[in-house]
Amino acid sequence: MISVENLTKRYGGLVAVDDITFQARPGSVTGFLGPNGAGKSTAMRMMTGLTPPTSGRATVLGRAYKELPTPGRHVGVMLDASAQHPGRTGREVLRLAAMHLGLGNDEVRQSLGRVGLTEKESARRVRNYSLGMRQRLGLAAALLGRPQVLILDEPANGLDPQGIHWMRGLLRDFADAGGTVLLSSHLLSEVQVIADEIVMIGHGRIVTRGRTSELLDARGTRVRSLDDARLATALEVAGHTVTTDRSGLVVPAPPEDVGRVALEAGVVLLELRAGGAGGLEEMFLEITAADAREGVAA
Ligand SMILES: Nc1ncnc2c1ncn2[C@@H]1O[C@H](COP(=O)(O)OP(=O)(O)OP(=O)(O)O)[C@@H](O)[C@H]1O
Repeated sequence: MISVENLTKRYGGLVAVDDITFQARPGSVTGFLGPNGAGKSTAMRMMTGLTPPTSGRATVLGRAYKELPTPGRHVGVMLDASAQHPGRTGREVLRLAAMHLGLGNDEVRQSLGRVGLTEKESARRVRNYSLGMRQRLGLAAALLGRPQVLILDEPANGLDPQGIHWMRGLLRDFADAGGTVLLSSHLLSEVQVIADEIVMIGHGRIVTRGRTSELLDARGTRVRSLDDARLATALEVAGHTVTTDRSGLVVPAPPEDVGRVALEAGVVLLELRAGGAGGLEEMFLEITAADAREGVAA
């Protein structure tokens, strides 16, 4: 469990993080979203004891990060995958981290295996790593102490589609085994798939949060069928407003309601998708429009 209470950070006149409160729970992946400069990294740095808060507090497993005995055995942290020493090999980076945690070479080998870095790759110097390999190494370091909590800043950065698929599985398994995952990301479609809970921030403040499925349901449903005209009529008779566009119908109702109407009307569905009136990406753009820099989505 990560608990953030009224957390605030000021840098002179700038309020980087402004009174945020939320929890990331065991068994869940929580996505932390916001445009550039919204305050995600600053908040994560406060959660992990790297930046002192101006006010408020953050606890991990009931204690301030710095008060945890051997934090790496409880909390896996990856804030900046490119911060590793470029002159060391991947294996050396992990061996040093393992020494700090009182772990041996077996754990290093297992951790490398968990993130899919080969023996040969782990013998190369970090300066020669691709961004994706650095992310895998950072994740290996975060997982080394077999923690119950993961705090990851942009973990999907630099990963190819296969890598993103792999990471999604890894984090899902971690949460399903009772772990707590907090990850920040700009890859909204990725977050939509992986995160059970969403916390969106803009200008340091929480602009929306909740279960991903509920946030998406509230965005309406996109539906496509073998007979859209008949389905639209049935939906309107059932009291729904229907908008038609090139890729089907959009209905401001949850998928379950739309599916029932289709079933009763005997219309074959080809697609039924929550967040139809624009998924997480559109919600993010709308809510944070005032915070985004011109021409930059996130
Ligand atoms: N050490 C610092 N001194 C002064 N201002 C800072 C410092 N660290 C961060 N800031 C400012 O705080 C605000 C939040 O920055 P932060 O890096 O937390 O945002 P972010 O949401 O992680 O952005 P990004 O997605 O670009 O990484 C920004 O305006 C940034 O310039």
